[in-house]
Amino acid sequence: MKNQFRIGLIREAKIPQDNRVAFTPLQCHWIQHHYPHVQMIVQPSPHRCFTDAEYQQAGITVAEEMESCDILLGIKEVPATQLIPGKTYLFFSHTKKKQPQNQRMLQEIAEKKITLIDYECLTHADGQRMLGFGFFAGVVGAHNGLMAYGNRTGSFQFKRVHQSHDFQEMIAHYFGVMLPPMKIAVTGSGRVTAGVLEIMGLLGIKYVTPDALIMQEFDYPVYTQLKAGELYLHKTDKTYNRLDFHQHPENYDCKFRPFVRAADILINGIYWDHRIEQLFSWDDLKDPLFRIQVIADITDDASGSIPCNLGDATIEDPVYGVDRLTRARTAPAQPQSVDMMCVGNLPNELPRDASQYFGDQLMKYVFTELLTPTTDLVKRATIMDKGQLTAEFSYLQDYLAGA
Ligand SMILES: NC(=O)c1ccc[n+]([C@@H]2O[C@H](COP(=O)([O-])OP(=O)(O)OC[C@H]3O[C@@H](n4cnc5c(N)ncnc54)[C@H](O)[C@@H]3O)[C@@H](O)[C@H]2O)c1
Repeated sequence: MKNQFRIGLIREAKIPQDNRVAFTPLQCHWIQHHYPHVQMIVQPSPHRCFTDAEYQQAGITVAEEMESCDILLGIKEVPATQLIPGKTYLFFSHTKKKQPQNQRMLQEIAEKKITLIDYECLTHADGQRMLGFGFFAGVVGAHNGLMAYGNRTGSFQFKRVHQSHDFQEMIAHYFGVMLPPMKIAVTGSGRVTAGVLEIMGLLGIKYVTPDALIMQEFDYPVYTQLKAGELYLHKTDKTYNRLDFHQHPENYDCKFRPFVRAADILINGIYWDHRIEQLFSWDDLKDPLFRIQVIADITDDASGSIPCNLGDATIEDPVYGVDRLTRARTAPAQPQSVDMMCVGNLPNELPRDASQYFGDQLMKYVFTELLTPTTDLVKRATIMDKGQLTAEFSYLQDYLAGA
């Protein structure tokens, strides 16, 4: 280990500018205190959810110059022109699936002999991702889904999340809210769903089994959780095997259909890819007994697990309607429509907490590995090493070459 190790928190420059950051002022302070040979340097930003002054008050250097840093931490892709030659960067590069919009950036990374470590590729031994913003996507998505239901039915009102300073302030507004009887189906089992369940708990919404949600009515609000094991069944042997499902989801049928006639709200947090059967079909939406009035599609793939996801709404205006018969986009709260809450950057509504959560995970699983000469964990997540694709990512060669 060298004497002074400098970590730079770069300004988010991709437009629109992201307001999240890898470490909060308090976390930076903690790092400098516990690792005296580490210095944190923060590039000034008018968009970050923590102000430059907050970092300065925590004793952290705020400086434009990032050249002296050993590693640079961002969140979103770095515009090609702003990449500093020879540096080591960590951010979500969105290049591992050969995303066309980031091809030029990867070429610039190669030309500038940069080392790129992608947060998304930092995984535990079983392949589970170490880092993500899913928890607060779940928190915000569940809140917004319930808010849409309250607005639609006129039965209760929620404040917008981004009007609160942080999570603590947001949940303070739950005090005194009287929720009507309603049945909520929550799907998934990862970070997003953990965030959704946090909101269910904070609002005192009671858990019931999947069967009870289908078979019974309640005079208080209830939810059930449908993990992949409750949602999918092998087409032939009618069982669920997690590993086999992950490898061959096309061999599984989806069992969600009874819930379209039972639930008032669907909060969707599953992992999905195009081989996995949709939760229901457009034909189900035409069913006169289709009961779901609001879908908070946190998974959020256009025409993905939810057929009537017609694309992203925005944080400013997060809900639109979809006519169940004509499939047309409508204003929210129309009798013939289902209301859709589909927003792709939900954690940005609660950026201070989302950043702290991210920094906690980064600290817990990755930080010390970044200070030592390359470890296996970091190697596996390194897409480019001093401008050369690593063996693990050599399949990106044609993409890098411009194909
Ligand atoms: N709308 C938003 O702002 C937002 C923000 C974050 C995440 N998301 C999306 O929400 C979804 C869930 O995210 P998460 O953070 O909960 O993910 P996660 O990685 O925490 O959990 C994913 C879950 O899916 C399972 N899984 C993993 N690989 C799988 C495979 N190949 N096939 C089937 N299941 C698999 C895992 O066992 C895990 O339980 C993702 O599609 C993600 O892109 C949306």
